[in-house]
Order: sequence, then C-alpha cells, then structure tokens
Amino acid sequence: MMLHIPGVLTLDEVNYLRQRLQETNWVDGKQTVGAQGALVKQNRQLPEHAEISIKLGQMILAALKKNPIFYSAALPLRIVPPLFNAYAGGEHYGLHVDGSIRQVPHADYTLRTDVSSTLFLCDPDEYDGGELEVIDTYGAHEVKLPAGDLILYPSTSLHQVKPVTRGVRVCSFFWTQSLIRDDARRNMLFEMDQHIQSLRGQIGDSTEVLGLTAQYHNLIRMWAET
Ligand SMILES: O=C(O)CCC(=O)C(=O)O
Ligand SMILES: [Fe+2]
Repeated sequence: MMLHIPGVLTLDEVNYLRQRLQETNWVDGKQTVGAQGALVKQNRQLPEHAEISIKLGQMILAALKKNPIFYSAALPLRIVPPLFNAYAGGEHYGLHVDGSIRQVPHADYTLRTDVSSTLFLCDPDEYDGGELEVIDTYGAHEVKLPAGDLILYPSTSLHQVKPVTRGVRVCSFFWTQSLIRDDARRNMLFEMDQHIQSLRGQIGDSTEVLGLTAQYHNLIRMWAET
C-alpha cells in the first residue's frame, strides 16, 4: 500500500525544523547505505548520531504518535529514529531497495524494515525534479508532496529519487517494523479500520460495529508479530 498522509507536521513545525536544519553540517549520504545503494546514491544527510538529528527526529516521532492514520496504516512495532536528507544541483538516489534489516542507533536491537516513509519539508514549487518514484505491481508512481505531508510505501518496493535540477529538496525519512509483516494483510486491516471508524462516526457503537471491531482485533491477534 502507498498512502499519502497530509498534515503530519504543522506549518510552524516545518518552519522550525527547516530553520534548525539550515544551521547543521550535512555529510555524504553514502555513509549510511549498503553496497548496492552506494553505487546510485548521491545526496547529503545529517549524521545519524548527531545530537541535532536525534532531537529533530524525536519531534517527528512525537508528531507521528498524534497521527491516527499513520498508526492505522503502518501498525508500528518499532520506528527507527527519523533521518534527514537534502538533494540539490542534480543530486539524486537511483533505483534501489532499502536494506531489510537496520541497526537502531543507540540501541542494541535491529529492526526489520516493513514500511518506508518520506516526510516532505519543502513545498513542490521550491525545487524542480526530486520526485520519489515507487514501483509496484501496478507500475511506477511519482510522488512530490507539500511540506508537512508524508508518503508511506512498502519497503519491499524498488524506488528512486529523481535528480533535483533547481532549488533544494529537504525531507525526513525513516523505516518502521510493523506488527504485520505482510503488506496485503496490513492493507486489509487499514481499510477495515477506516470503514469501522466511519461507521462508528455515523451510527455509534452498535452491536454490529462492536462485532466488526472485535474481528479487527482478532485478525491482529492472529497475524501480529511482537
Ligand atoms: O528521500 C526520499 O524520498 C527517499 C530516500 C530513500 O529512498 C532512502 O534513503 O533510502
Ligand atoms: Fe530508499
């Protein structure tokens, strides 16, 4: 499932993050990637252990916690501390797949990457190019969202960031290990949850709504890996 989640950050939060990111030292993005990615990756990132990355990343995690759509769609078990990247002057990230397992900085556990997310911190008219292209069985999908909006997509997909030919594209990106490993099951649960929420809004907690809610939780109980 690819899902556009608008307004994950407020305009004030975006402006604050952008201001803080301007004061930082970016490093070559090849430092945080495996061998295949390094061949096609040309961008800059904040060092993941830098105090500023950790602080700004925590701000994003706090915003995600308040976002019921992100929770319903990703069903997160763990989220890696969000990272930050910047592309300008033709920089791009060619076709690749994200590594399946990531060591979580400052923690002694690893995380399986089930869901990839990009949170846009610049508006589309601030730069040319820089589309995130995700390829799935339905074809190639190009994404370029307003500042504060997030796209999530299955980490199993091949994807790329097209060259940025004018201006600068700044984003945060991160991976989630989901309670539900399989994208098709996760998608079904998301759809079911959305319909249940909508029904509850229309008719309240009727017997039928309660019954469907029970089945939603029972499916999670059946499929979840914790
Ligand atoms: O910047 C993006 O939208 C995605 C970056 C990416 O694919 C990666 O870092 O693996
Ligand atoms: Fe990627």
